[in-house]
Amino acid sequence: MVLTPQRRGMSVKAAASTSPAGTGLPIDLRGKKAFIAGVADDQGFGWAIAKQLAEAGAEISLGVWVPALNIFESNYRRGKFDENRKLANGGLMEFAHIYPMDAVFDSPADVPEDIASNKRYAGNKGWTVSETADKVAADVGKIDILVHSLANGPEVQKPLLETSRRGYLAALSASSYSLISMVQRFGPLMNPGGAVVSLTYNASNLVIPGYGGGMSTAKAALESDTRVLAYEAGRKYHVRVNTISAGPLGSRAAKAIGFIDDMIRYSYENAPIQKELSAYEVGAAAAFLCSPLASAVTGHVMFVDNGLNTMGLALDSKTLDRSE
Ligand SMILES: NC(=O)c1ccc[n+]([C@@H]2O[C@H](COP(=O)([O-])OP(=O)(O)OC[C@H]3O[C@@H](n4cnc5c(N)ncnc54)[C@H](O)[C@@H]3O)[C@@H](O)[C@H]2O)c1
Repeated sequence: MVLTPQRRGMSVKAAASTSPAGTGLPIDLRGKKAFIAGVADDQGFGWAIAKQLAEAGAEISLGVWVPALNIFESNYRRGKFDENRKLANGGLMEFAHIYPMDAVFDSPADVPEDIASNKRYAGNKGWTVSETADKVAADVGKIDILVHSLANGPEVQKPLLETSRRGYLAALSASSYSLISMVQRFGPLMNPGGAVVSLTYNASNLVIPGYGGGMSTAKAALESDTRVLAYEAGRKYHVRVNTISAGPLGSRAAKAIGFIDDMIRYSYENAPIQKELSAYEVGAAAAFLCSPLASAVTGHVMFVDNGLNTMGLALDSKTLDRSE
């Protein structure tokens, strides 16, 4: 039996949208302030999230990995990103502040001498996570949205069986603990009702040969930590913590892993929705998760992958070929 609103005991009027005619159900982030870590060009998820948050009216500040900052700022100044900065209202996305940041170091005492004196770092000051949070507190004040869109695994191309302890721990430090560190330091700056979003990958649950070096473990840790942080930061700061499990995208980081074009083709051939994933689709999902529309959503791993995670059979597998 189909349950019409009347059968469920609801009035038809109550079942209809409560929005005034013509206003729809907008994601309105005007007046909200976002800090996004993990943008160094206009090709990755961090940029796309920034763009969608800006479309919704949020003010955006960035944390850019220290070694990538110079090239990012010079490309930005030279207008290399202008095409992708265009907003629907005709303006260009602006960044309120751009900070150097390295999410592997929590405070100056953690920085080893070889990094401190490295010429890519030495020209910048105050880029550990706690110092960056202090700068954001001084310049921006309270924030509403915290985005973690970064990962790094120096041995990502090595199978787990060949991964060193050092490489494994480096992957976890850069790709998982960095979220904990950011929530520790930025949590106190967040307004109640705020939201934290990170990016994960389904190699946490399923074996994806080629995604090595402990990166699969790092994503599993990130997802588990999302649930625990959702509880702890939910109680302590009244913020929500979610992660988006994204499908394959040909970002700079993904190209460095080496098989991203195969993964994009694989997804196209095998996912329920046959199209290439756009980073902006992930940006839109992040904007939803950061908005009051998702006020009861926390501790959640949200797949934005054209549905690839649901498939248990590779439709393009040679073993399914019955033609002979
Ligand atoms: N591209 C994909 O197919 C894919 C799929 C699922 C999840 N993800 C995840 O999305 C997130 C963003 O990656 P992306 O693919 O958009 O690539 P990207 O290259 O645009 O982003 C990665 C960013 O991490 C930054 N970074 C690296 N080490 C850092 C550090 N120590 N401190 C601060 N920043 C650091 C880099 O500078 C870069 O800006 C990552 O968590 C990644 O694992 C990517």
